[in-house]
Amino acid sequence: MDARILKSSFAVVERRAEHAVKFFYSHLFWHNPDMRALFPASAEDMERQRDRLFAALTHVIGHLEDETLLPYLRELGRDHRKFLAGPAHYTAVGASLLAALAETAGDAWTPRAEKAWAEAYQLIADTMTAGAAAGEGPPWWDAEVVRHLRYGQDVGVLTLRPALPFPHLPGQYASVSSDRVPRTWRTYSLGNAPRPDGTVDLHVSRIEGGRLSPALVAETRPGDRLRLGAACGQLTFRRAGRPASLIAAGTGWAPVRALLEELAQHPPDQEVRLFVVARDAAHLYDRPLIDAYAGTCPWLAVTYITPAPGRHRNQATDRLATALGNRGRWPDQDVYLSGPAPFVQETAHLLAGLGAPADRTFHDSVPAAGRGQGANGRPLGFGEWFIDPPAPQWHNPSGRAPRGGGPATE
Ligand SMILES: NC(=O)C1=CN([C@@H]2O[C@H](COP(=O)(O)OP(=O)(O)OC[C@H]3O[C@@H](n4cnc5c(N)ncnc54)[C@H](O)[C@@H]3O)[C@@H](O)[C@H]2O)C=CC1
Repeated sequence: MDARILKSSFAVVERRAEHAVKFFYSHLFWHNPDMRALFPASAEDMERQRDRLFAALTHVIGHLEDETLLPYLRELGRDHRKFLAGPAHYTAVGASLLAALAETAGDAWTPRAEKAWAEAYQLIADTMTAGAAAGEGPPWWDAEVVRHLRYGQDVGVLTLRPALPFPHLPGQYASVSSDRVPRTWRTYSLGNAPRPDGTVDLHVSRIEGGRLSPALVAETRPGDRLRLGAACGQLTFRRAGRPASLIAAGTGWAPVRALLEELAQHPPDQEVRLFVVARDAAHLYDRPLIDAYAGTCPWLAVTYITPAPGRHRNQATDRLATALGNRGRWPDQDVYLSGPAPFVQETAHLLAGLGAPADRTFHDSVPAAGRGQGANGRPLGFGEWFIDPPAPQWHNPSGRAPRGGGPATE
């Protein structure tokens, strides 16, 4: 791939992003009217979908030389089987993408640039198609809700029983959709290690004004049916013999809970430090379980962090920073991070400053910032099948926290 020319031409397009993205969708729907039905129906959601496309492109361009790009695209293609995306869709999107780039790249749209983009898109489409072809199991899993535990107004833990075996590893996440909110998929971490009965737990935090999370937390009941996409993500525990720190905020606790469950079954050789951060004590909803682990697992040390009384929920992150600074030995640690995107970014940055090696600070990738979406853009539906990163963020914490600002989007 000619990364240099892709980047330089994309830099020009970026300055006219809005026009490029509008042109892309007009072109796509004009030439493929049947594809319109696969994208969000409302004008507002379509607006966000436009932002997502640009975020996706930015992400891929930003990771061109990254060795994780191809495995990631393969996994994405496998997951996109749930949209029944076929070769004709990939071809249509490619043609409209090139048309939109040609329209907006101005003088940068040279024959060399056109060739580089055509090749790059082909590689993306081929990699995703190959990932889909290699994917085992069904394109999605129908699952019945067998239990719904509510913790206050905002948090629900749903236990699902997939109709077919649903392969997953502790620490992974999956996209979820409900008939209550058609054509909307959101990703949620699986809060348990694989169980003999095959059930999985989703930990869902309700976001005001969100699409899927209010329906899941407030309306979904035992007996309801949901759909699951294939399990994805790289937050699995590395038994490397090095001490490990697990740092979880809010429902970011879910994948860490799954890791701990596995570790409790097969105790690790290394010490494990667990930091659990929550906006208040009531949101430490699994504290009895964590206390039980702390009492029975000699390799585990637990620290709970909540804000000082009367302080904003994000002050817990400042308190965590102090606790992490006091702990030391960061250069030796494998670190696992999970929680709201700004929390993960902030904590990863802080840990780097404390000497934790970046290549051993694990968290699921956060999508690139899209215009108007902040750092937490999120797929809205079929449109994500293009090249959108599988965002492990299930709602936009920046929409509800003073640090981020902006309206809540999900
Ligand atoms: N693999 C992962 O990374 C996972 C991520 N999540 C994400 O975790 C979040 C959980 O949401 P809630 O439980 O409602 O969490 P929350 O909004 O209650 O936040 C929990 C804590 O995170 C920190 N925090 C939140 N926003 C922050 C900000 N802007 N800057 C600095 N610190 C911040 C604060 O210390 C806060 O007390 C969701 O956004 C979800 O998408 C959830 C599961 C897994």
